Amino acid sequence: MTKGTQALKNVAVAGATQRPPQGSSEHRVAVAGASGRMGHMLIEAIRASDDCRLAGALDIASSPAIGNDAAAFLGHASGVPVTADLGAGLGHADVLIDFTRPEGTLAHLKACRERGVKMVIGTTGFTEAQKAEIVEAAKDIAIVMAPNMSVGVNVTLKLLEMAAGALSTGYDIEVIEAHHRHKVDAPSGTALKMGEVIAEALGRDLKQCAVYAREGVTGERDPSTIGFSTIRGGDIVGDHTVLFAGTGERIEITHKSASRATYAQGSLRAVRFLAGQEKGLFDMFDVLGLRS
Ligand SMILES: NC(=O)C1=CN([C@@H]2O[C@H](COP(=O)(O)OP(=O)(O)OC[C@H]3O[C@@H](n4cnc5c(N)ncnc54)[C@H](OP(=O)(O)O)[C@@H]3O)[C@@H](O)[C@H]2O)C=CC1
Ligand SMILES: O=C(O)C1=N[C@H](C(=O)O)C[C@H](O)C1
Repeated sequence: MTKGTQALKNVAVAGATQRPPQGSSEHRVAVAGASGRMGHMLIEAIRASDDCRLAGALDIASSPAIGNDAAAFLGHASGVPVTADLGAGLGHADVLIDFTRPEGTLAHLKACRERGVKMVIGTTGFTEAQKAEIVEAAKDIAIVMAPNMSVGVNVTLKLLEMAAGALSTGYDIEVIEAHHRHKVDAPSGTALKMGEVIAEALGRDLKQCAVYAREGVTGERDPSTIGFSTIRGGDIVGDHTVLFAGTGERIEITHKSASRATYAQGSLRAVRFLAGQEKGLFDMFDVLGLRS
């Protein structure tokens, strides 16, 4: 069995319904961006789970949801109010799940580090300097950070690793992504991660070979580049395709999200994984047993 096959088997074995060991307590989870698209999805997933409990709900001070019950949108009273007060939002939590904006995540990171609260970071659009702050904080607390928490996307990343290695010459590589009209960063964090995985498999540096836009007389395509195309529209949850275009054939590897529930379920798997970690920076390959 290859390492890749073993890694994919591990995903199935780990399962989406891991339970805490007998006698251990439930996971106390706070959610940042509690009234956002992912915030709502996470609160619903926590409520439906039998090993996680909502322990705090944070949102930006200007949010109209401040003061409301965090589960009011479900027609349910959780007893947890949405607050912008970091002390109140984190006071009873073991882990904060953060799907907000880079500046929000960094403010939450500082507060979590001070209080010893672990983090699952799903936010995308960080600068290199902002990523370095997260690396630094992981010296004190355990963090899972990934631009895409879905099992399917992370398995797709492994497929891309393999495809890129096998198609290293003679194939032009393009990453195409589509998202809803409200998304504020581009290319998506997932598209960039796909580019990084491919570049690494090819021994290239994405910073040197990425092409993010083409207009006018661009000249012929440089075969060493990895191109990115971004589509924004409607309510597209998240589509990613990597095209390997050769002479006489094309290979397309595509992942399509039909629901944000997969991101929420992946985030809860990350919460369970963190119960066994004291400090350090991890990603979904670690959570899913896909690290080779
Ligand atoms: N890793 C993954 O699997 C996934 C990652 N994402 C990423 O998660 C992030 C959020 O996505 P989504 O839920 O669609 O976005 P939304 O805009 O729906 O939600 C963001 C939430 O964060 C709040 N917020 C905005 N700015 C700040 C701030 N400075 N401090 C604290 N809170 C803030 C918003 O409040 P308000 O609305 O009042 O501004 C809102 O409640 C994005 O970066 C997205 O790319 C999304 C899906 C999956
Ligand atoms: O903003 C979104 O919606 C999504 N963002 C993430 C990204 O930037 O890759 C993950 C997913 O594609 C949805």
